Amino acid sequence: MKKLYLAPLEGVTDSIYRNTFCKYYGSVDKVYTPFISPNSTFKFTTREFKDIDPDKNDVNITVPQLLTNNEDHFLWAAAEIAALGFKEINFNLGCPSGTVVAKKKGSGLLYYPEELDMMLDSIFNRLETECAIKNAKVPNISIKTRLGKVEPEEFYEILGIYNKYPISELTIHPRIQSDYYREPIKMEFFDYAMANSKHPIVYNGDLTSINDIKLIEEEYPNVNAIMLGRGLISNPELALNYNNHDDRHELDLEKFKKFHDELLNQYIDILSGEKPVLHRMKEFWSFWQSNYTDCEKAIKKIRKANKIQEYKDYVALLLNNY
Ligand SMILES: Cc1cc2nc3c(=O)[nH]c(=O)nc-3n(C[C@H](O)[C@H](O)[C@H](O)COP(=O)(O)O)c2cc1C
Repeated sequence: MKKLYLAPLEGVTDSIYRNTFCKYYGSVDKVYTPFISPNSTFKFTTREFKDIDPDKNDVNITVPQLLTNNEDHFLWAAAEIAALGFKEINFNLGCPSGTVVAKKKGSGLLYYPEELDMMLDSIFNRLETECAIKNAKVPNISIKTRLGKVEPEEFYEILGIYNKYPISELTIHPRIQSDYYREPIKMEFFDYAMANSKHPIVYNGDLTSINDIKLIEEEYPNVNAIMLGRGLISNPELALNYNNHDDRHELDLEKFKKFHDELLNQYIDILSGEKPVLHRMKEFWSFWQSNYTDCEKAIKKIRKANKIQEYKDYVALLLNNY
C-alpha cells in the first residue's frame, strides 16, 4: 500500500474542509494547504493565518504551501510556519493560473531555471539561520512541480536543479503550464523523473478510482506516495476504501449526509451572510455531483438555490431519493 496525500485545492481544501474530511474519512498521511503568498508586508493576512493556525490544524500531517519567487519572502514565511510547529513546508512550482504565471510564480518560475536555481540555493543556505532566529525547528522543504511552462523537455534541466538541493519530497504533476488540468498527462516525463530524481517522488494527476491508484502503484513500485486531488474531493471515500481494500463504488449516504451537514454548519458559523456559504457549498457540489448519476435536475436546483433553507431542502431531496 502506498501513502496517500490530500492535494491542495484553493477554494476547496481550507482548514474546515481538511479537518472535517479527516474526521469522517481520513486515511491520508498528509494534507496540504492551498497556497499562501508571502509578500513584502512580512505578515500573514487574517485569512491566511486562520488556515494555518496550529489550534485548527494537526501540525504533524498538515503541510502549509508557499507561492512566491522571492527568497526573503519564502524564508520569512517558512520560519514563521516552522515556529508554529509545522514539520514540512511545500513550495508551489506548479500553479498554472495566468495571473500567477505572469508574475513568474508557480509554474511561471520554471521558465527561468537560473532564477529558480538561485532561489533554491538561497533558501537551503539560509533556512537554518532564519529558523534559529525564531527558535524554530528546521522544517522539511518539499516541492510540488509541473514539467515546465512551454515544453515538457524543460523538465530535464529543472530536475537537474532539484537534484542539487536537499528537497524532502518532490511531487510531480506531469503536465506543463499550458495544459492546465485538462490535456493528457505526459507519463514519459514521470518515468524520467522516477529514473533520475535523487528525491522521493510523489505522483499527482487524474486518479479517480482505486484502480487508477493501483495502476500507479504497480507501474511505479518505488514511488514514495500518491497525491489525490479532484478524485478524492469528488469521492471522499476513495482513500479509505483503498486502504481497506474495499472496491465499493457507492458512497455511504448516511455518512456523507453527516459530513455534508457538518461542513455546512461550520461555514454558516464563520461566514457572514448566506451568499458566501452557498458559494462554498456549490463549489463542493461541482465535485460531488459526479456521484449522482441521472440527477442533473436535482443538482441544477442545488446550484441555483439562493437561500440556505432552499439549498438544504434540495440537498435533502437529492440524498433522500438517491
Ligand atoms: C480548483 C483548484 C485549485 C487548486 N489549488 C491548488 C493550490 O492552491 N496549490 C497547488 O499546489 N495546487 C493546486 N491545485 C492543483 C491540485 O493540487 C492538483 O495538483 C490537481 O488538481 C491535479 O491533481 P488531481 O488530478 O488529482 O486533481 C488546484 C487545482 C484545482 C482544480
